[in-house]
Formats: sequence, C-alpha cells, structure tokens
Amino acid sequence: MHNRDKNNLKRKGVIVAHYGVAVEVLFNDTGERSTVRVKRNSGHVVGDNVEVKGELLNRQRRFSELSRMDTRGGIHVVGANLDVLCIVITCEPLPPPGFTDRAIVASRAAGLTPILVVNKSDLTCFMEYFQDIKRSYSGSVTIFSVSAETGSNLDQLKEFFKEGHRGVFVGPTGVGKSSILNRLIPHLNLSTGEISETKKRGRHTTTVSTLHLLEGGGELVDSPGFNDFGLVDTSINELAAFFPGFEKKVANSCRFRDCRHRDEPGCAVTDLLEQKQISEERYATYLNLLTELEMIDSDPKYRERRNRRKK
Ligand SMILES: Nc1nc2c(ncn2[C@@H]2O[C@H](COP(=O)(O)OP(=O)(O)OP(=O)(O)O)[C@@H](O)[C@H]2O)c(=O)[nH]1
Ligand SMILES: [Zn+2]
Repeated sequence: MHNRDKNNLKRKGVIVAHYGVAVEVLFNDTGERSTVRVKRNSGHVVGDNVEVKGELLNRQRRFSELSRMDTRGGIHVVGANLDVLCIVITCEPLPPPGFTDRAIVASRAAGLTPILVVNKSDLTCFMEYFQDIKRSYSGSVTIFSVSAETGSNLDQLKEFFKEGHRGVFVGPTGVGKSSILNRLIPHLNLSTGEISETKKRGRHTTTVSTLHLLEGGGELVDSPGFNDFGLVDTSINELAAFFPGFEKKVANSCRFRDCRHRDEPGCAVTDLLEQKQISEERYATYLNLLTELEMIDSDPKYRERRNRRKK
C-alpha cells in the first residue's frame, strides 16, 4: 500500500500500550500493531477503542473507566473498557484491614465485576484464610484459589477469561500479581519478588500500562504499581448496595429510605450485625468507608467530578 493511501485510510483499533508521548495501537482488521504519537496528557489510555487516520487518533466512547487516586489526590485512569477487576489477596502478606471490601465496592462503583483471586494456595497459612474468605464472600463474588508458584488452578482463571473478559489485577504489594501474570502470559517476564528501593522508584517513574491478549481468549491489563485506589467513583447512596454481604438485605429493608446504616432505628444492616451474619470487623470497614465518602462528598473537587460522571 502506498503511504498516501495509508494516511487516508480510517482504521479501527485498540490501544495496547501507552508510553507517555506515543501509544501502540492494535488494529482490529489485520492484527497489526503500530505506534502513533500523542500529546502528553492527551487522555488516551490502554483499552481505549480508537479510529486512526494518519497521525490522527480519535478516541471512542468508553463503556467503563477504572480510576485510581495517587498519594497526592491526583486521579489517573488505569484502563478503559475493562469489565473485570481481579482482586489478588493472600495470607502472606495479609492485605491491610478493609482492603478486600474496599476493592469490591470500588470495582462495582466503576462498573466492573470484582473477582477474588486468593493466591499462594501452597502455603500452610492458606487453608484457614481461604475458609474465612469463603465465609465472608461466597454468594457475593466469584472466588478462585490459585498458586502462581505451583500453577494450581490457574486453568480455571484462564477458562474464566476465555469468555472474553478484559481484566486487571489489583492487590497489595507482594501478593503475587506479577507472578500470576507471568504464568498466564508466556514470555511476559515481569520481574517478581523483593523490590529494591531503586527498582521501586524506577518502576514508578516509568509506569507503563500494557494490554495483553491471552492465548485462549480474553485480555489482561498489566498496570505496575496499581495496588490500591480511592473511592472517587462511589456515591454514598451506592455504598451499602455495593458492600459485599449487604447487597440483598439492604434494598428496601430499612425503615428509612436514605438509611446510612449507622444508628438509625429499623435498620436491616445493624440487624445483620446483631444476628452475627456480618462480623464486627467488616461492619467497621463499612463505617470507615461511609465516613470517607462523607468527607469526599464535602470536597467540591470530587463532588463536581462525580456529578459530571452521572450525566
Ligand atoms: N509460596 C508462594 N509464593 C508466591 C506465589 N506467588 C508469588 N509468590 C512470591 O511472592 C513474592 C511476591 O510476588 P510478586 O509477583 O512480585 O508480587 P506482586 O503482587 O506483583 O508485588 P508488587 O509488584 O510489589 O505489587 C515473590 O517472592 C513470589 O515468588 C505463590 O503462589 N506461592
Ligand atoms: Zn439501614
């Protein structure tokens, strides 16, 4: 094809890597890849569907957007058009208190289906931890028990993605996100294990998200350093409905329609607590999230963002 023809051609593709001033586009028709220049902060992210004409890159409407907040309160989009958030947890290291519930709420608020990937099933601490997790979350989210070390049950995860899901792993440092990705995507070779200070810094300055196609079907986004996120996309009204274990009980069961399930009379959630169907610890997590959202809500910067997104 002559260059001139190529430049006039409009082609559809998806952004599979972002390098700051350039993106890599995978074209839908031929499966070819090419690099297209973009302005810094152009707003393109991995997973965006685009129409390419020469050097022009038109981003198409997103059906979902997953954001995280950095330590300074800045908001970054991790990926577009994702449908699954794989929350990786394990017994060694244990996630910080409330991490799992928070990740599930954030995932649902962003329109992604959360799944729990409980890693390191080869460790002796695993069995008891996994029982706990099942007690708290089965019936609410799909749970996988895997080991990146032995490869156990990773086929189940592959089967799940085969249905055509696009997911991203999130989880505290050291849970094995890179190790699992390496197992699922041959030739990936992400470095794993103890991270030295220089490497840590290096990783943060060169953070590059990449979208990988899985051999059997489905896609995974590798987003280095994506360990936690703020609740920028969650509204107070949605919190209880998204909180794992509250979902079914909450709808229309409380005396007051705008019940925040704190100390209101006739509250279905505090009933659950009294019947010991939800642990004190997880209820405390709920209250922490509620307080955090009330604080965010009183911050005009976030309120405005949320109102914008509701339209
Ligand atoms: N025993 C055991 N160790 C594992 C397993 N998966 C990962 N590890 C180990 O756990 C450590 C951390 O694994 P990584 O894959 O680097 O964890 P990560 O979640 O990517 O960590 P960050 O990049 O810091 O966010 C490494 O020493 C791995 O070898 C597992 O299934 N079993
Ligand atoms: Zn209530």
